[in-house]
Amino acid sequence: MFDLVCIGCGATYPSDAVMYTCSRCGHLLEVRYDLANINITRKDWLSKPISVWRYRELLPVSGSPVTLHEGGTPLYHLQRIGEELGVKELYAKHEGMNPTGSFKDRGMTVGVSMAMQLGMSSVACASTGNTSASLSAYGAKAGIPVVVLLPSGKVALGKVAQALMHGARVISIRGNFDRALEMVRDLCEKKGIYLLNSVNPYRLEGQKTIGFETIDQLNGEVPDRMVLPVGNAGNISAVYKGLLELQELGFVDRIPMMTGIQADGSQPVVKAIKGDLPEVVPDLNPETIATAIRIGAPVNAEKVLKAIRMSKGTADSVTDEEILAMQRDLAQKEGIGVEPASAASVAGVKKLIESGEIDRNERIVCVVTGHLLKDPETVIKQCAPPIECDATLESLLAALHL
Ligand SMILES: Cc1ncc(COP(=O)(O)O)c(C=O)c1O
Ligand SMILES: N[C@@H](CCOP(=O)(O)O)C(=O)O
Repeated sequence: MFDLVCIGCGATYPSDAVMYTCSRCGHLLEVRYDLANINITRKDWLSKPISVWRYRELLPVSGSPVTLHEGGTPLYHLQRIGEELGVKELYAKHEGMNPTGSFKDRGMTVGVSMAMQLGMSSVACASTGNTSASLSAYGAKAGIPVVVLLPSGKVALGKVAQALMHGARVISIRGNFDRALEMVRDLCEKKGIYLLNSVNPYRLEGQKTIGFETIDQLNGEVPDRMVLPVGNAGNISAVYKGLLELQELGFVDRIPMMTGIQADGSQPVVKAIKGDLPEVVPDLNPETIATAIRIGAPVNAEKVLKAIRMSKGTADSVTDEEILAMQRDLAQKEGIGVEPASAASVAGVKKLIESGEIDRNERIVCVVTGHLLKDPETVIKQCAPPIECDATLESLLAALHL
């Protein structure tokens, strides 16, 4: 049993309402369960395979889900990078290992399942790339049409390729992501299309399972800190919400310090946290190589400020150079291939350790959000080209200087 509850005024709406914001005050909604009457134990959960659907008692879907087998992503111990930084326990939860290569699949399995449950016949989103790739795949699986709006020229190649190949109607907007999101919200309202950006409270329910899996993979122990790259700010807010639910159920006794990392050229949340502002002031011209987090007006602004402040976490920004250096370090020192936005979380930890803001004794989990292959162009630009040689052993040995 659950309701949709306004995060601003607390107004309650029924679970079958197709809505994203409160009709009284305009704030976002969230899913609220009657946790006192949910009958589950961690032992029950642990007896099932690790995946988003291990946690279905805390998800809104009642029938068979639209699934591509999402979740169950690896939690890697970053031994070399951790040692270099002098941190004993540094982990990366590799969300790039989801079916379409990003954490969005956790949200879309739930969001598209709810679209079907609510009887919706088409779905849409605006996207910096990953949301569109994921929605296109899950829409295809569900057999419903998908419309995606992308900021022209600012979406990594792999993500556009995915949306096109999965058969979405792909529209390239001459404007940035924030404008595309405003447009898709209007489109969905006018045409009765189901909106699957992170204003959708059901989609975020799927994403909160990142936190559930992390606790399970740490054998029930709570990390001191969880570090996530922040763009539209849905993911960090979702993980925090899920962990609060675990606390209310008595499965954990504390909440990690939620830490958000943005790019220097696109850091409205960081400015609000550092400036102790009551709200996030939109950045009108966000810019970064990490196109996934090139977002100036995060729609989940209110939720992310609460998540960071209530958990006594923090936020900071990193330069594009720091992001790319950490992308290379993860690839070459740990064997973990991530896209630039994902490397921001670990780059942020490095910065905060070196500045003394993070204690080296903490157990830290970084969420690395998307796969290396999402943005092959940024990878190729950083690497020396392959060495071409004739098809003879002599030529090969010469090329290898052997
Ligand atoms: C790879 C990647 N990392 C991080 C983010 C940021 O997540 P959020 O918008 O939920 O803050 C996104 C998209 O927004 C993304 O695609
Ligand atoms: N990085 C995102 C931006 C959209 O965020 P959403 O969580 O509101 O869908 C993307 O991949 O498009």
